[in-house]
Amino acid sequence: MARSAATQPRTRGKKPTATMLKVNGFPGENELRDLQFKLAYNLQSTLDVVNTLELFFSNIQDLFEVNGLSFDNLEGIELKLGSQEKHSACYNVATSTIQLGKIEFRRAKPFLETELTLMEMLIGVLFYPLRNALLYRAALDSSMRDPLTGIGNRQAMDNCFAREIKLSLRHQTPLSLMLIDVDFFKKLNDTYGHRAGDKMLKHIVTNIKNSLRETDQIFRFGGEEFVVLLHNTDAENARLTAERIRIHSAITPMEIDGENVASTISLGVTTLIDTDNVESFFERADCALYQAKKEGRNKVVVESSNNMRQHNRNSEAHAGQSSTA
Ligand SMILES: Nc1nc2c(ncn2[C@@H]2O[C@H](COP(=O)(O)OP(=O)(O)OP(=O)(O)O)[C@@H](O)[C@H]2O)c(=O)[nH]1
Repeated sequence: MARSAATQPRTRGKKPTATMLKVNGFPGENELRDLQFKLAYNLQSTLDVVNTLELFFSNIQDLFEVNGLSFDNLEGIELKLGSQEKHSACYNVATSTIQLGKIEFRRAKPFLETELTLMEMLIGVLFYPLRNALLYRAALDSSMRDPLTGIGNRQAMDNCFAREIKLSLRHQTPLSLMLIDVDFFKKLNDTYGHRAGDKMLKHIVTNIKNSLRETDQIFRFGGEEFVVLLHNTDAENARLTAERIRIHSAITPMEIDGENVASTISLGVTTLIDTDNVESFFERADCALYQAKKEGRNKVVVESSNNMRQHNRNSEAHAGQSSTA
């Protein structure tokens, strides 16, 4: 493990405890084995990455003075614990074939050579529990992703919907929902083949993402249908966003067999109201999408709760007529 330690002296820092002082003289073989065993035992109690690193941090704080720990890796995990003091010791947590990330320890005064040696041994104990936790996290993450487009799948959407509705109602911030369906997608599949269809789905998702903010969430609902949750977005802004996405998709072709092909999309949009639950919120957007398809496709329809009541009345009246006819 590569390491580097900054060496500027500094006076601030935690007062050494009795245990720390004991370890400042390097532990004997038996003591070292006990420390490693105790740490390994403690780290076995969790498969969560954050918990694993928190446990590791608190365990090593019992041994010597460390005020801060940070960890980051290429998969985008970034964690900072404690305070970020001036002196650091940095390790690449890796074997010749497995790269887990970079771990850094910080404190106000320079690390001693004995402490750095001990730290390396303790990182050796951390390696497998951390690897297991990272693998578990990756497995959970991939079970929530649509493999074709890489966005959240239906399960991820179900997990997030109820929570977002609750938060929006509690904080009284607007939340809008878009249901997006690709137009005449069967024809595209039939004309250019399923693989070209797959490519088009990825292309459409990229277009949608490029028109959204970082905080908005997109999911694949199934087939050629997508769902977008727009945070802190009222009905008018949701309509503007939907129009932008619709136009972007219609004017951004993708090359298939040397031909430029663009797919249009239809969008149903609605905004959360106080009396909504997951079903009513979703049903309104679905109703709007149905309307957009009915009105010729390549269209945005915004459904307010008032319109919805009107639709319901109309369909009841229609049902009455049919039954008497
Ligand atoms: N290539 C590809 N096609 C898919 C995928 N999922 C669903 N489909 C196809 O999407 C098509 C959807 O067809 P329809 O439900 O009739 O809808 P549509 O042709 O888009 O017509 P409208 O929605 O009414 O405009 C079907 O042919 C499905 O096989 C996928 O992952 N990849």
